[in-house]
Amino acid sequence: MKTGRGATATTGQDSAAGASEGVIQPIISVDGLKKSYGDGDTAVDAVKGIDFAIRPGGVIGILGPNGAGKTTLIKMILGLIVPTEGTVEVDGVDVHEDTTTAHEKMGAMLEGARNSYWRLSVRENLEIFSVIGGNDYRKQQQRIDTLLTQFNLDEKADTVVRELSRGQKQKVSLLCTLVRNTDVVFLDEPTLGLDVESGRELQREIRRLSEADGRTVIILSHDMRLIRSLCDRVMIMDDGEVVEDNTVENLVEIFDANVHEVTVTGELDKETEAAIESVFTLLGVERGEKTTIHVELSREEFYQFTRLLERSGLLIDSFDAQEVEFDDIFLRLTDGASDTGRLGREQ
Ligand SMILES: Nc1ncnc2c1ncn2[C@@H]1O[C@H](COP(=O)(O)OP(=O)(O)OP(=O)(O)O)[C@@H](O)[C@H]1O
Repeated sequence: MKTGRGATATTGQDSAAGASEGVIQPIISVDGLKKSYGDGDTAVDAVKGIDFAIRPGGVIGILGPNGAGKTTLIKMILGLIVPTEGTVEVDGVDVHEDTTTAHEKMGAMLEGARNSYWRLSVRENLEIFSVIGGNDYRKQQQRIDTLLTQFNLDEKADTVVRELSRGQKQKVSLLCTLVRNTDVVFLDEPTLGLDVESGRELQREIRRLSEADGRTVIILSHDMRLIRSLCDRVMIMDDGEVVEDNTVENLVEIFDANVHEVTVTGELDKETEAAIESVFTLLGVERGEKTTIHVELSREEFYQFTRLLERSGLLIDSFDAQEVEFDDIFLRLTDGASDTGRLGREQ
């Protein structure tokens, strides 16, 4: 489903147009970005022409079902994949013209715990990545110690990474990204494999990075709770396009206000159901002793809907705005609604 509500984020993160008008220069500008893999009949259009701008600071979540194009988009921003069309600038630097300078501004933890050196100790890894980030590692010892303590790795500081558990390796990988102190940090499924306490610690650290240090953190995740609790702005991708770009609060508000559960006495015949479906977004019908209709209605449509029910001889028993979970919203926006019970259309 394409909602047409794209690029309406208002809390410190604007669409490409908004940010270019503003005083603050975007830290990331993506312009007409496309990527096709292969050519001819077998070509896959993984990213189909995306534009957006991200202001410095803030935490942005990128969501989407498998194959939506998230990794391709992020790798193009990082300069790891050459776009078929379009440009990416990071802090005013064209990523594909001056990749070295752009890399100095970005840190990324992609695809799990693969970026650390497994034969070196945890501390040595952090020192190396600190140096890669252009820091003098001797001056970074306090920061390194703080990160090790925060993530409960202080006792493992001198252990070689190879001998750590999977979750601990994930933490080292994460710390190697954070210790570089880059302006922009990309984290791909950062909580995967972390225990509850480390997951919370990671959330605190991400908040600190964004609020105290003014860094921009971009998270790719299927973890809706993480996205909901951390992100100022969320971009939802589907089939190579951004289908929604908004704040989590706005998304919940829009859907909360619109989705209704209407219970009626009387039989909802197929003709009336078809009439409802032709005018409104009918999400589902539950038939039992009474009939419950799940329907999306704006304020204006509310009265039109009740009149249609009256004309069909149906008496409204109760009328409730449905509470919408963030993952329901995600499924609706990515055509996944039929997979859910509550918001799903009847099969
Ligand atoms: N190297 C490649 N060659 C050909 N097709 C590719 C390649 N990499 C990705 N694709 C295709 O491009 C589309 C987008 O893939 P991408 O990995 O960007 O999606 P994603 O949103 O990151 O998915 P996931 O959540 O599963 O990681 C998919 O259809 C995928 O099959």
